[in-house]
Amino acid sequence: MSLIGMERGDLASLVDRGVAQRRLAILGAGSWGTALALILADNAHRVCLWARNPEHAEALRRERENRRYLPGFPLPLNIEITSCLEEALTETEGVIFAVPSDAVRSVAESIRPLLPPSAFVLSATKGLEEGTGFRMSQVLMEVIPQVEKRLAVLSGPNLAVEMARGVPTATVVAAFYEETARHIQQVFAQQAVPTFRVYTSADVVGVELGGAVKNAIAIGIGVCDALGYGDNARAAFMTRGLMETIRLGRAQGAKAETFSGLSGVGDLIATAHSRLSRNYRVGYGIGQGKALEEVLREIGQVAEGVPTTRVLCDLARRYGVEMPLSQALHRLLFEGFSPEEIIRNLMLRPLKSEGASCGLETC
Ligand SMILES: NC(=O)C1=CN([C@@H]2O[C@H](COP(=O)(O)OP(=O)(O)OC[C@H]3O[C@@H](n4cnc5c(N)ncnc54)[C@H](O)[C@@H]3O)[C@@H](O)[C@H]2O)C=CC1
Ligand SMILES: O=C(CO)COP(=O)(O)O
Repeated sequence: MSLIGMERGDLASLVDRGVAQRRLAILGAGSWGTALALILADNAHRVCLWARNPEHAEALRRERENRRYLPGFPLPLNIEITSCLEEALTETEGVIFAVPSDAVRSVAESIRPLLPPSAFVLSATKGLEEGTGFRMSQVLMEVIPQVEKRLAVLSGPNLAVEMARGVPTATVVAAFYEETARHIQQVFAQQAVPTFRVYTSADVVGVELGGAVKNAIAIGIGVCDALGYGDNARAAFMTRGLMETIRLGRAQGAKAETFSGLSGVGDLIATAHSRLSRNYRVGYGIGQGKALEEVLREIGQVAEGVPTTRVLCDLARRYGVEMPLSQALHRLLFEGFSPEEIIRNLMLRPLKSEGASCGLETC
């Protein structure tokens, strides 16, 4: 039941109102793929949710609920489940990637021969590819170059559990072609259950980077909270983290103003303040003195900020931008430094003016 007041999956009522049904494929049956499936099902679309693991697909079909990744939310009948990519992509009007970043390339390679020529491809994954440092749109364009016109990315303050609860949520869809972003905005635009509001943007790079880098920053904020540092430290980490996101974004061609929108500040606020965030919980656990592997095992879901931290340090070197928080997180996660040490080292960095470190007025 949506908090805004209509039974989820009340298909008959939606069809009576003439709401068009589209066939859409969601790749990845974790918490995010499932939350997106619920939102699209509210719009009376026919959603095919693809799970890599046949046993997981079978459990989803049998239980009509994703007990492993998003328990407590019944899956309406207009969400079909499959573990067969061919079945998921047959006659689909759009394909939505909701797999972790380390799976996007291989899944894209698998769908390349199956993708209907007019289908849009939307990346809802928030991460960067290890090795190449690519954003997900770059990975998708490399694997399926012909998709550029119909390619888009979605990012914003969108915690899966809250989306599934049907509370008001906003996000951004960015594409190289305005008509693609507008088309996807319409696909998500909710008529019967208005809980998900989509804005469009032309800044693909900025929207993707905002969503990726905030995962690393959220780890740092979790650390500060576990150390009991309070609101001043949290605000400083968020603000300086945003500065380095903008710095990297500018170097990659993003617009600085994108980072003051939903996919920048918006997502940072949601993730950094939420105990629902897996990345925040990684930081919190490490701040309590647990080992990274132990925390990840306890969470049992993807925390993209961990691999993203590694990639950010590579990108900082490659683009010649200062990213001291990302480097501090790298020391914490992978080099054996203690939480107290990395915070102390950050505080002892050479003193500077707020906008001086990169020669850009926004930094
Ligand atoms: N959960 C959330 O609130 C949100 C998550 N995201 C992003 O969505 C992406 C997916 O995350 P979640 O669904 O949250 O993670 P999750 O941990 O809940 O689920 C991950 C899913 O991906 C599947 N998977 C893992 N490796 C795979 C592979 N090689 N091929 C196919 N499937 C594979 C797993 O079986 C599982 O079903 C991440 O990039 C995350 O940052 C974005 C917005 C919100
Ligand atoms: O991207 C998210 C919220 O916008 C989800 O954050 P976590 O992956 O940290 O749970």
